Formats: sequence, structure tokens, C-alpha cells
Amino acid sequence: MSLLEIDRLSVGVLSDEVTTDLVHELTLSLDSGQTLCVVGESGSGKTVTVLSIIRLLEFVAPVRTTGAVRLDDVDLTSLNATQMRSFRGRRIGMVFQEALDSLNPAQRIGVQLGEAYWSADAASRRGDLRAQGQARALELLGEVGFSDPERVANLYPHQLSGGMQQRVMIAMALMSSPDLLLADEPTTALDVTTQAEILRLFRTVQQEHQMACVFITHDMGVAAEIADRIAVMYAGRLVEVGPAAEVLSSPRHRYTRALVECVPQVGR
Ligand SMILES: Nc1ncnc2c1ncn2[C@@H]1O[C@H](COP(=O)(O)OP(=O)(O)OP(=O)(O)O)[C@@H](O)[C@H]1O
Repeated sequence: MSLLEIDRLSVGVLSDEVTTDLVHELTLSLDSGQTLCVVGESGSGKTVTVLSIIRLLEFVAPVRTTGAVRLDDVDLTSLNATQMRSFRGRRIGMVFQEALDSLNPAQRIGVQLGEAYWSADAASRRGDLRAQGQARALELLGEVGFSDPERVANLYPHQLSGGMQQRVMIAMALMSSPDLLLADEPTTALDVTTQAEILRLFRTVQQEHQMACVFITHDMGVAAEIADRIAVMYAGRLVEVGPAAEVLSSPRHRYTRALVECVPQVGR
């Protein structure tokens, strides 16, 4: 059994009693320790899919969802709000495109990381949560590449570059040792060099922590860097999925071929 199983997931938004379908009958699976890149052009439904896995879309719009999203055999679509909250952050970590949107501008980095630790699963933890959270924050800031974690923990988000902010977001996602990491275009806003560094970091932490990762990108070149498997979406539907090397070297769908051809060095 895979860690994550998305089974005929369809998502529609309701407006004036009319449902607009955004994702149609999507079926995907992902094993522990693997990275699945979901690739597709703007508007193809990648973000809707990832927000539906973690059930955040329902906070943005009235949605109608059918099908199942199982994490370790628990159907997340059937959980109530309290149960779902305990999965978010604790079992499922998230990194989004704009780190600054996810960070509190008025709080020091170390405090925010600490909160991610104790708020995730406070009820089941023992001892001095604050001290444990701070220790783990420093450990993870080191792991994501900061040579001076104490100094960074004392900074505010605006004092960091975009790449550093995204490193902090990765550390924050790791605070509660999730099984699944969801990343929505986490490198798109970064310059090319920083993008390459952050992609390498994703690969490293994902392997060290043996997490599964769903990584959304519109860029097949990014998928070529980090994916074990690639899923291609077009107009809300899955058009192709398979091992990364196979999808890149012999794409079956003409839309996948077009995406691969956009990246000169891929598949040739
Ligand atoms: N809350 C919403 N209400 C109505 N329509 C929405 C909502 N969120 C997304 N959509 C629509 O759903 C479709 C898929 O959007 P989605 O953001 O998932 O695309 P995407 O592949 O992630 O694109 P991008 O790379 O630009 O983020 C788009 O047509 C979008 O306009």
C-alpha cells in the first residue's frame, strides 16, 4: 500500500448554485521516500489538487469533492475539522511559492519555528515544549544550510533573502517530522542559482527524512532535477504519469511532449 493514494478525486467550486469542475477523476499514488512532481501549465489544476489533499481549498471557496485522498489508509476527505487539523502540520508539511506570505512579519524566525513544533501535536508531547522546540529549530536551521542558526533564529523574515526565507519554510515544514511534504512552486520566485540550491536541498531533506513529497511545478526542467515520478495535468485532468526517466525520454501524450520540448536539455 502506498503512503498517499488519491482515488478518483474530483473537485468543483460552487457559485450561484452552479458547480464548476476544476479537477476531474484524478488517481495518483505515492510511496514513502519518493518525490512526485505534478507538472502542467498555469490553470491546469495543480494547486487545486494540492490544496484539496490538505483540505485548504474549502477555506477559500465552497467546494464539492468526490473520491478519496488516503494517507496511510485514512481517508482525509472524511475527517472532521479537528481531525484534519491534526494531520496538517503534523503528518503533512507544506511549502508554498511565496515564503513571506506564510511567515509572520512581526515574529522572529526562531519563535515561529518553535510554534510550528508545539502547536502541531502539543497534546502528545511531554516536558518543556518551548525548550524542545527551540532546540529543534536550531538543529533544523543548521540542516537547511545556515552556518549560524542562532543568529538566523533571532532575525525577522524581512531580514532574509528569498532563498533564505524558503530555507526557513523548509525547516518549518520539517519541525514536526511529517510523512508527506507538499510543495507548491517553492522555487518559482527565486533566481536560477538559488533555485538550483533549494532544489538540491529539497532532494537532500526528503531523502534524509524519508518523506514523500508532492512537488508542483510548471517547469519540466525542475521536475527532471528532482522527480522520481512525474504526473502531467492538463485542463484539470491527469494525462500521463510514470517514472521520471520514462516520462522525460518517451512522453506518450502530445502535451507532455510539448512540455519536454520546452526544456532543450531534457530527454535528448
Ligand atoms: N477558489 C477558486 N474559485 C474558482 N476557481 C478557482 C479557484 N481556485 C482555482 N480556480 C480555477 O481552477 C483552475 C485551476 O487552478 P490552479 O490554481 O489549480 O492551477 P495551477 O495549475 O496551479 O496554475 P498556476 O501554476 O498558475 O498556479 C483555474 O482555472 C483557476 O482559475
